[in-house]
Amino acid sequence: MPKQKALHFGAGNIGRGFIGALLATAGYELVFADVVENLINALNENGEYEIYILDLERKGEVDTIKGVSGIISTNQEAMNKTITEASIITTAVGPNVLRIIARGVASGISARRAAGVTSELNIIACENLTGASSLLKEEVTKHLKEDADKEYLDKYVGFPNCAVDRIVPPFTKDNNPLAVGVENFYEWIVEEPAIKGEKLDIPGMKLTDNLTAFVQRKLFTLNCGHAITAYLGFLKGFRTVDEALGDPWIEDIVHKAMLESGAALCKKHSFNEEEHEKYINKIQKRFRNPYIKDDVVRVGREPIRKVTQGDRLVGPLNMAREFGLGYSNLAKGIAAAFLYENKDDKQSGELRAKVEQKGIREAVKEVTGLQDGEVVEEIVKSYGELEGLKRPNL
Ligand SMILES: NC(=O)C1=CN([C@@H]2O[C@H](COP(=O)(O)OP(=O)(O)OC[C@H]3O[C@@H](n4cnc5c(N)ncnc54)[C@H](O)[C@@H]3O)[C@@H](O)[C@H]2O)C=CC1
Ligand SMILES: O=P(O)(O)OC[C@H]1O[C@](O)(CO)[C@@H](O)[C@@H]1O
Repeated sequence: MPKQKALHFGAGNIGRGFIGALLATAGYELVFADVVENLINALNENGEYEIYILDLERKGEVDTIKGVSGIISTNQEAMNKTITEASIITTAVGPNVLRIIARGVASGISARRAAGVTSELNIIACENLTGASSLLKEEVTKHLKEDADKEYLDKYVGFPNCAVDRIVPPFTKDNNPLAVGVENFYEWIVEEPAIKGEKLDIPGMKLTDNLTAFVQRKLFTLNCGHAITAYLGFLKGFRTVDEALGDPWIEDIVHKAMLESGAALCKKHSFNEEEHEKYINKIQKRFRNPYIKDDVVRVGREPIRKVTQGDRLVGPLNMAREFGLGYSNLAKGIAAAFLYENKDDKQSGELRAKVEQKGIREAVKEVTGLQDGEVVEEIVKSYGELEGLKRPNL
């Protein structure tokens, strides 16, 4: 029997180091779509790549991922053919790129209908964003012109949302553009009720009918703690996450912020408090993985996205307020994001410009959507305290 085909958008860290690896290992013929030519050429020339395990568990082990190829995602003819043949499509391109790939996906869906394919297709956006697959569906639908294509999409194409958790930092090995380094831990949780057709059976993928709880657990704990580490670390002049967490003042704030979000998550989703504390401690251990050198500028990238409603900082802060719980360390994290100043990060420039034009109080209200006086004042107060820490060279 010929292998089933999987198409994965984004041959980057998560694409090669996590989702693509699980799909190929599950036996799919895996095609990566990306805009970077040298990645696609290397995939086609080698047909395989290596994943280096950077961890205490499985230390030094290397996994070889075979049976892979690539296409340039703007080559619409090749994309239409692959989308017509695929039984699963995944993405790890970054939340802002979903809108960009939507047009090409829509064209592929139209081609698939025209070719008379009536087997189900599931499209899973594996991004750090709540409801990423639903967003992609909305964007794809906007590009479908014919009613028949829209009906086809609703009938045969599922868009299950998911939570993805694996730290895959920038990595180089022997100038090989395909080599990728990963922590050993991973978790991919997919929304079962949204799957079209047969239940997906991919080793390493877990199915759930309560995805929101898992997405929030990960985003409001791991990504929340990580972002606070990055912003405070940057302010104090540390380059990597593990260096930043070596500072007891930073570690304390990060830990307490995760406890604040944890208390809210336990109330909201009835998580067992003891289990949740273990979850936090495990994450803190993952942050301190000595084999991973993760730049604070990668973890803190795009600060505006990270301080919007529902994301990793304002999301747990609002959840804590909903239950009348404390949030002062989360507020410090938000304040630190407003002080993040990296000339290579467009959103950091925009955020700083807003603070300079409107003042911190108005900037916080506008970007975070928070309006309540008490919480805004808490962030403004923390901003004032943290401002003194700002690196002299900024
Ligand atoms: N790296 C990590 O540890 C984790 C990342 N994530 C999420 O996974 C997503 C991807 O992150 P990374 O892999 O780290 O980023 P990355 O930058 O390593 O990979 C993104 C890839 O998408 C490609 N791309 C950009 N525009 C494209 C387009 N129009 N068509 C096709 N490909 C395109 C880029 O060329 C790049 O190869 C993000 O949403 C991130 O938040 C989630 C969990 C862990
Ligand atoms: O990819 P984003 O959303 O910019 O955020 C970076 C975060 O994502 C991860 O890469 C994976 O969840 C974390 O390492 C980090 O907290």
